[in-house]
Amino acid sequence: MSRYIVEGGIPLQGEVEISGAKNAVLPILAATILGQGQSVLEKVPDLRDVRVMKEVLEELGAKINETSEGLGVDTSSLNACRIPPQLMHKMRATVFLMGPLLARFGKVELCQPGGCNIGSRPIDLHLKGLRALGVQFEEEEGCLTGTVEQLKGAEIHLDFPSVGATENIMMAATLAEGQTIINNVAKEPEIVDLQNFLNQLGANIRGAGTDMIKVTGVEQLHPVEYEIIPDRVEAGTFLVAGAITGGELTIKNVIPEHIEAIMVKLTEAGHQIEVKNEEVKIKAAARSKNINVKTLPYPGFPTDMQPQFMSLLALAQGQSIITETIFENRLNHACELQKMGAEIEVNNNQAIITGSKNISGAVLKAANLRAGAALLLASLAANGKSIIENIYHIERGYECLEEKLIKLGANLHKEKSEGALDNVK
Ligand SMILES: CC(=O)N[C@H]1[C@@H](OP(=O)(O)OP(=O)(O)OC[C@H]2O[C@@H](n3ccc(=O)[nH]c3=O)[C@H](O)[C@@H]2O)O[C@H](CO)[C@@H](O)[C@@H]1O
Ligand SMILES: C=C(OP(=O)(O)O)C(=O)O
Repeated sequence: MSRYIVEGGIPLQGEVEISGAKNAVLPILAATILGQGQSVLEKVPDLRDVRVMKEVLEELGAKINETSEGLGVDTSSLNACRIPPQLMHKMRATVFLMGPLLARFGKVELCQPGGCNIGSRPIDLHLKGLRALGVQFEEEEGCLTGTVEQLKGAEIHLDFPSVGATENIMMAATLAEGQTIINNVAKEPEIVDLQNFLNQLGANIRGAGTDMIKVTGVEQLHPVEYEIIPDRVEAGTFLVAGAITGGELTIKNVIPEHIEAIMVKLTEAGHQIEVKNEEVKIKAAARSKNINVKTLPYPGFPTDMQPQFMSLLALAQGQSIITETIFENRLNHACELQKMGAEIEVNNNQAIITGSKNISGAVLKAANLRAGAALLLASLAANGKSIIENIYHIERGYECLEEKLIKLGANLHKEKSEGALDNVK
């Protein structure tokens, strides 16, 4: 398996362009199933998760090609509704295929999705919402078959504003008979992007970005051309890269309002942030101040930025507290950071971090995508050399990460080795 070799201690300088958002493109790729014909998606990032989603769509019968405008996805010949288990396990986002396949074929067969190992991640809210629209699910040997003759609109209340459940129910409801009202939905920017895409396909959806979404079912959807929004987590990760190395960076192609909570926390930690149109500049303080961070559904502080902030706070002045409220098992990166000399104590869903002046390079293992990103950030700021193993996790969600970091002055390289996980297309 490939690993990163990082020599720390260089302040990053320069400009970096943010790629299309992983968490926006994955449900949108699934939603192309709804608009029979060829949709063209612009700013599709080349990520491991995107490659897996393309592979699943092709397995189901879709035709995918690179066009001069973007990624062409033609789902007119799609003819299967069983998601291959070996692909289902590779990422969380395979679960997004449920809604579109049920809407198009009235049937879906799937097993438990994979994704970051950060908690139990049940799909009960997805199933509850789809059942309300008339789907019947049967379980056999850990796999589910959902069937429905005609989806029918309903009023649904989500017990928690789950991003994935909101998206799945929205997609299924586009072709349901009548109106669907979904209360207590997730308000993340990726939900708004999905609504915009679906409405361009011809759907009738209102309310994304608020607590309630109304979907009025239509008879048919048609393919379109669509540009994916920039990745707010990638943008946040680069801002932390600037802050943790004491550098000065300009992040280009961002929607600043999507990263408001991140910018507020970086400012509170003493770093200078400047926003201009679609650009955000960070001029790092010599050392971060201690701050407290609590993850919350959007517009609160994103859980997908929590590990990166733990690395930053491991080098801050004084004591900081991180409280993780979204996933029950997302503080494991603390023990890898401890190997670098970071002082972190974890109690249930809280990490108490006593900032050190220095941390040292070490041999580290990425346990999941953002934990891996956090270790890479810490390595960029550490004294000496670090080796980060299992970087296939990081490659699930960051496009051309090492090239982008090297351009900013970082001293790192990837050591390739042949392993099953490196051969994923
Ligand atoms: C591909 C994608 O977009 N992934 C994002 C999505 O994941 P995902 O869609 O999986 O996240 P959810 O918002 O659904 O999960 C949040 C919480 O709700 C719980 N839950 C969720 C569904 C359900 O049926 N039952 C249930 O109990 C989960 O276990 C978790 O504790 O939103 C998360 C929260 O912002 C992000 O960290 C992920 O990067
Ligand atoms: C948790 C994440 O992804 P996924 O939901 O795809 O596992 C993430 O992007 O940090």
